[in-house]
Formats: sequence, C-alpha cells, structure tokens
Amino acid sequence: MSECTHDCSTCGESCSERQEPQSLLKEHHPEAHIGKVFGVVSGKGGVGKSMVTSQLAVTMRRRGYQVGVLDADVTGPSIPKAFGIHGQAMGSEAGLYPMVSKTGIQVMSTNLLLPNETDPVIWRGPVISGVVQQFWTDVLWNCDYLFVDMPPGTGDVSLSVFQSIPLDGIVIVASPQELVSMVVEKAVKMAEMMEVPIVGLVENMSYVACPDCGKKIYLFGQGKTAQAAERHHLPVLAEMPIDPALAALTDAGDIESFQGSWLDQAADKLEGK
Ligand SMILES: Nc1ncnc2c1ncn2[C@@H]1O[C@H](COP(=O)(O)OP(=O)(O)OP(=O)(O)O)[C@@H](O)[C@H]1O
Repeated sequence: MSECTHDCSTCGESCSERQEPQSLLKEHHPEAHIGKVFGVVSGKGGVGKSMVTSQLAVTMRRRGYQVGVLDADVTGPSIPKAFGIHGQAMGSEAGLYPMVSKTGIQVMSTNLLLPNETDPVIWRGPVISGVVQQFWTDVLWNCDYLFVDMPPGTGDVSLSVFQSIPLDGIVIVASPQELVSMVVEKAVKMAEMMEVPIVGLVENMSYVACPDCGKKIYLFGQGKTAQAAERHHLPVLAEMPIDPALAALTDAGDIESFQGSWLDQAADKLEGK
C-alpha cells in the first residue's frame, strides 16, 4: 500500500480512513436566486442545441418568468450573438453580473469575458470546466428558469457540468440523421448514469415547410423521432423545421423576435404541466 494522501478519490484501498464518496455538486452564489435548472444537450455539434436553448429561454420569458442562459459551450459560444449581446460583463466584489437581453433574459458566456469576442478560447479541459463552474458559483443570477447550453457531446466539460451543477432535467436536441446513430444514445446514457431526469427529445431540422403551399417536406425521412423516442422511452417535445428566418434572426442577434409555437409543449413540461 502506497503512502496515504488522504484523497480517497485517487485510491482504491479499503482502509479505516476511507470516507463515503462526497457529492461534487456546487452551491450557487449565496445572493443568487435560481429556480429550476435545465441543461440542453446534444450528441454532437451543429444540430441546433444553442438554437433550442435560446428559443426555450424566449418561450419561458414570454410566459412571464425571469430567465437566464448559462452558456457552457465555452469554446463555441453562440448565445450572446443570438441575443445581440456584445461587450464585457461587469463584476464587483459581490460577484459577476450577467448581461441582459432586450427582453430581459440574463446571459453569461465566455464571449462576454474576452477582450475581443472573436478571440479563440484556447484553454485546456480543466480550465474550461472551472470557468463553467464559476458561471454557476460566482454569477448573481435572478431567475426562475436557468438554461445551461451544454458543450456538444459527452466529453469532460459535459461531465463536469453534470457533476457540479444540480440539474433538474435535460432536454436532448437531435437532428433526424443523428437520431438513427449512436450519439443520441450516448447522451441518453450519460444522463442516466448521472441520474439526471430527461425531460424529452427535441428533433431539430425535421422538415422544411414549402413557402407556397405550407406542405412539410421531410428531407431526411419521417418518423425517426418517434422510433428513437420509443427506443429510449423518451417523450417527443417538439419537431422543429429548418426555417431560414430562424437562421437570419440568429445572425441578426434578434432571436427574441422568433415566431412559432414549436416549443410550447416543451415549455408546458418545464412548468410541470
Ligand atoms: N431549425 C433551424 N432552422 C434554421 N437554421 C437553424 C436551425 N437550427 C439551427 N440553425 C442554424 O444552424 C447553425 C447551428 O446551430 P446551433 O449553433 O444552434 O447548433 P449547436 O448544436 O449549438 O452547435 P455547437 O454545439 O457546435 O455550438 C446556426 O447557424 C443556427 O442558426
């Protein structure tokens, strides 16, 4: 037996000093008010996780709640841009203040801390995980619903978010192609292993609506969501179309003007209806 470091997490010996495993969950800032916390995850990048996070935040804000978005996608932050938020977040001895969007949604993201928002974040995993934890522990949130835009995939930053932030549930976002692959399954299994309830599945980019007749064209085939949902015993919360207007609103920093009621059912579920 090697010399004891009193750090049971690095040792498998069963000695008298061994303590029960400790929770890695962190407390939020003592002066913050945070109601429910939902993570938005995807198996891989580019499927519209940030789009769904933003729209969920807007939908809950339209229902009259105080809402925050914690952008945990540290190396690819896209939340501030979607909300048209630029500049640097301010801090004081009391803590770090989230920036606030046009309709009053609170946002914290690495892009709001960098001197230049186009600077790349070239930090290693533990530093990135530390920053995400600080967005939880040091930010003076005041929200009924906090959405965490998780990094894509099931890597170490996602794991760190699951371990340190007490999530009330996660929403899984997937594109039709992704639904038939194993990546969604990995995200589902990660949530199950971390014992975080899955609220349900949002299929993004499900179809295109013909601008002339409104007919839905399922570019990647129809019915995959239902099959995948059944396989994983998950409720389908929404099927969102590919809508050029949505991409344009994101590019213009005006996602709060989006029209569409795709996420109403998801919002009902978050409200516990
Ligand atoms: N339903 C949609 N209709 C039109 N454009 C969309 C839709 N969903 C996403 N997009 C666009 O696709 C791009 C990728 O979306 P988004 O950034 O939300 O993906 P992501 O899964 O968060 O990616 P990453 O994890 O790499 O940050 C963005 O330019 C976004 O505006």
